[in-house]
Amino acid sequence: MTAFFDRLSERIDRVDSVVSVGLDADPDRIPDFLADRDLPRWAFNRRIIDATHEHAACYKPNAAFYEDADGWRALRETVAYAHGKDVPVLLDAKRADIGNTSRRYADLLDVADAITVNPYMGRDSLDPFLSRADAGVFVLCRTSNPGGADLQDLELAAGEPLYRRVAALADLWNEHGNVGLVVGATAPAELETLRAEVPDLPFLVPGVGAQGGDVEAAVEYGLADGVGLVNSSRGIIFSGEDAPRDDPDAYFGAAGEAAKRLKGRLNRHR
Ligand SMILES: O=c1ccn([C@@H]2O[C@H](COP(=O)(O)O)[C@@H](O)[C@H]2O)c(=O)[nH]1
Repeated sequence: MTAFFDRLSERIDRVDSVVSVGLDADPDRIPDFLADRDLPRWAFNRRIIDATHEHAACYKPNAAFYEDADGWRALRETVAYAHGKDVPVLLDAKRADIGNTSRRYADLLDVADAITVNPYMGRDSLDPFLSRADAGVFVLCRTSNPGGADLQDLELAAGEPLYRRVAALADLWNEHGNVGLVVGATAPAELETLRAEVPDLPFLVPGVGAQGGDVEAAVEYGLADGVGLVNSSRGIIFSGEDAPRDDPDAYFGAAGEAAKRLKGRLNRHR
């Protein structure tokens, strides 16, 4: 099977886009006109995918919005539909545990093409993911949230911040060419440092849109040889909330426009 980053690279070229559309289908924000459907989150994602796939390099559902019985069904339908449109799916699950448990978590890669993982428990906790040579494994490195600095910026004895050590380790762990890093657009200086440190690792850069991150830095430093992803979730999928409540086409049309607009903004800096 073709390696994840080769598939992603082909997709980026085909749609001329590095946009990752975040499918954070928050049940509290699914519009009323879909509420009575079987699996409203799936009905919602299907319309979002219809509206955005021409601009999407990837879809990134966050597992937090699917961790219940109906949610997992909705997620599986969503992934199958995205694949039907030839768009890879990155599950933002931030997993890892002792090896025996991680082996089961890595089964998520039977569903999605790539996953985010938490490096805090070290190499053996990531092995079951890293050994899936066909799948993408994005290691949390310098996250976009305000508290990202609390631990990740801590300096080790040699004065090196922890996030840089994580990046160096992830580079070592990249034996199958399937590793990327998660680096937030809200940390542009760290993005620049990391790009110099690990020039070959593609980044998933969340935090543009609702979190107000730096779009230019996201593109300038997020891509390795043209490959990488810049994610927006709420800023795309809920952009139709100002549309008339009884007009589904306007609602989802707004999501399509938001994805297209982000693609245009990113492409100006590629
Ligand atoms: O550092 C990180 C890691 C993951 N995320 C996730 O990305 C999306 C961002 O959503 P927006 O609506 O575009 O803010 C969401 O799923 C986060 O959990 C992140 O933001 N930062």
